[in-house]
Amino acid sequence: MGAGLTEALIVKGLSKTFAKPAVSDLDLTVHAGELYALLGPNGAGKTTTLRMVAGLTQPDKGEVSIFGVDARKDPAAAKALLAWAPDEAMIYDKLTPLEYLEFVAGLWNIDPTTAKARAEALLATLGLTAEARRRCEGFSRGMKQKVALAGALIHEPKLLILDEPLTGLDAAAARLVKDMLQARVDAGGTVILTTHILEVAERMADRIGIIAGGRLLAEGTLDELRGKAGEAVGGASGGGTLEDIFLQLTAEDA
Ligand SMILES: Nc1ncnc2c1ncn2[C@@H]1O[C@H](COP(=O)(O)OP(=O)(O)OP(=O)(O)O)[C@@H](O)[C@H]1O
Repeated sequence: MGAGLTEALIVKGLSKTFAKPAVSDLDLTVHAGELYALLGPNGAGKTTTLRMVAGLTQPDKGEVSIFGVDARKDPAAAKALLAWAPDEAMIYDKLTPLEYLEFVAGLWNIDPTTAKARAEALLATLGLTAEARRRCEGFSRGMKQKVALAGALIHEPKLLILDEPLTGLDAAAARLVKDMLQARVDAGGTVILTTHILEVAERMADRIGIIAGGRLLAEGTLDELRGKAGEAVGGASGGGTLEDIFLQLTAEDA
C-alpha cells in the first residue's frame, strides 16, 4: 500500500443532479497503491460518481484530480492515466479477443508489436488463451466481461476503476479477476471498485467508502469504519463485520 504521499484520486464537492440529486457534494480520497471499495445501496450514486471520475458524465460542479491532473481541465491527460470497466461489457462480437485488444491498443497509439505482446499476456492471465482467436459472438457474459477487462488494461493505466467487476462471473472466473486485481495492487497499481459483495470488500479493500443518497457516510479502513459505527450508536465499537457496519450506517442514514 502506498505511503499516502501520492493521491491517485481526489474528489471534492462533486455533484450531479438528474431528475433529482444523484451525487451531492461528495469528497473522496484514494491513495496510490491501494484497493478502494466504494459501497452503497442501490441508487446510492456509485456508478454516477465513477462515471464522473472517468470523464464519461459531466459533473454539475466539483473537482476531480487523478494523480494530480485536473480531470475537468485536462480530460485527455486524466483519461490516459485511468481505465474504466463498466458492469456491462461493450465489445465487438465480430472480433476475436486478440483483434479487439489490438483495436483498442490502436486507439491508444500503442505500436502493434507491444500491443500483441500485452494482449497475449492479458488474455493468458485471464485464462482466455484458448479463445484468443475465436470470435466473441459465442462467448458467455463472463468471458465477454474478461475480454472487456483486458481491453481496459491494454494501455497500462495507473488507476483502474471497475463497476461491479464480479457480477456474472462464476467462482473460477471471479477468483481469477480478484487475483489479478490483487496482483496489480501488490505491484503498486491502484484499483477502485464497486461491489454489493461485502465479503469481497472486507477481504480485499485497503480502504472503503460508503455512500448513500449521493453523500459520503464514512470512509476509511475497516477498523476506522468499525469505530465510526461504534460512535454512531454511542458506544465502544464491537468487532462487527463489514455487513453489520454497512447495514448500521445506511439504516441510520435512511
Ligand atoms: N443517466 C441517468 N439519467 C437519469 N437518472 C440517472 C442516470 N444515471 C443515474 N441516474 C439516477 O441517479 C441515481 C444514482 O444512480 P447510480 O447508478 O449512480 O447508483 P448506484 O449506486 O450505482 O446504484 P446500483 O448499486 O443500483 O448500481 C439513481 O436514482 C438513478 O436512477
